[in-house]
Amino acid sequence: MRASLIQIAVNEDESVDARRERVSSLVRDQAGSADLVVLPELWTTGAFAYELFAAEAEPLEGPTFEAMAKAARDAGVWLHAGSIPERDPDGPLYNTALVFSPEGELAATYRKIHRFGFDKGEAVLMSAGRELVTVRLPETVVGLSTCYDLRFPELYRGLVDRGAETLIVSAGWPERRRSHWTLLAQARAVENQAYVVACAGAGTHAGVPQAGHSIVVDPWGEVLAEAGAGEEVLRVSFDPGRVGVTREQFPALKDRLLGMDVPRRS
Ligand SMILES: NC(=O)CCC(=O)C(=O)O
Repeated sequence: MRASLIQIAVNEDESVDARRERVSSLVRDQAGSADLVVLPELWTTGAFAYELFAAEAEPLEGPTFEAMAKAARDAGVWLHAGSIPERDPDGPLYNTALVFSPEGELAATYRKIHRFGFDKGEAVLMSAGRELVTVRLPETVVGLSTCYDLRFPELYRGLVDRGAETLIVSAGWPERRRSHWTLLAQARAVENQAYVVACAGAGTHAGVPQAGHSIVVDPWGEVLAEAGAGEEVLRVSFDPGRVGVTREQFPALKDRLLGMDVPRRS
């Protein structure tokens, strides 16, 4: 399976419309060299540009949806199009990821469950998603997650329980906590014996320098590919069959006790 992670830099001199055009063209450039393309979180605004969330919020089937559906179809790839600030018809905003099939059909949406910011920013501006989402691709089942979700291992266990073998993380992670990003991506891969395909943003979002360093980790925790700090397309090939082999040869997931129906000894 060939994946391209497009580590987009958000630069305040570029309009959202211009960035959408540029990203569409970057997706189209992956035609013939990728089966799966992954984009970062909130790349239209920047993940930390809180004051733009409401102004740039779109209905689900808004301009980013239209552009990304077309780009996926033109490139003939599965596209995790990162996330958009989605305005639900009932009013609330969500941080919503979109996944398209190579025919340009919407395959899944995922509303970010864990919002970042504690008592400000995204945590107060956006509503929380409630559903775990997996998508069956021809070669692997992917589980969806967004940025701060990476700190919550129970989410990934839930995805694995729903069949996930490849865990996608779409993020806008700050440089300040880059060591956490790399460590947590490897931890999620090792503990779930799954691939982690984690695409971060680059540039500076509303004064917050971004880490970049998109990363792909195999089910043994080895880093298969890692980007630098700036805008970059990180390309990697991996064998989804390694998930089953790893889980068979080192069957730690079968030793789970908590949260399972455990026969009690006493
Ligand atoms: N956009 C985010 O979710 C940022 C998460 C973050 O900065 C962290 O977990 O650290």
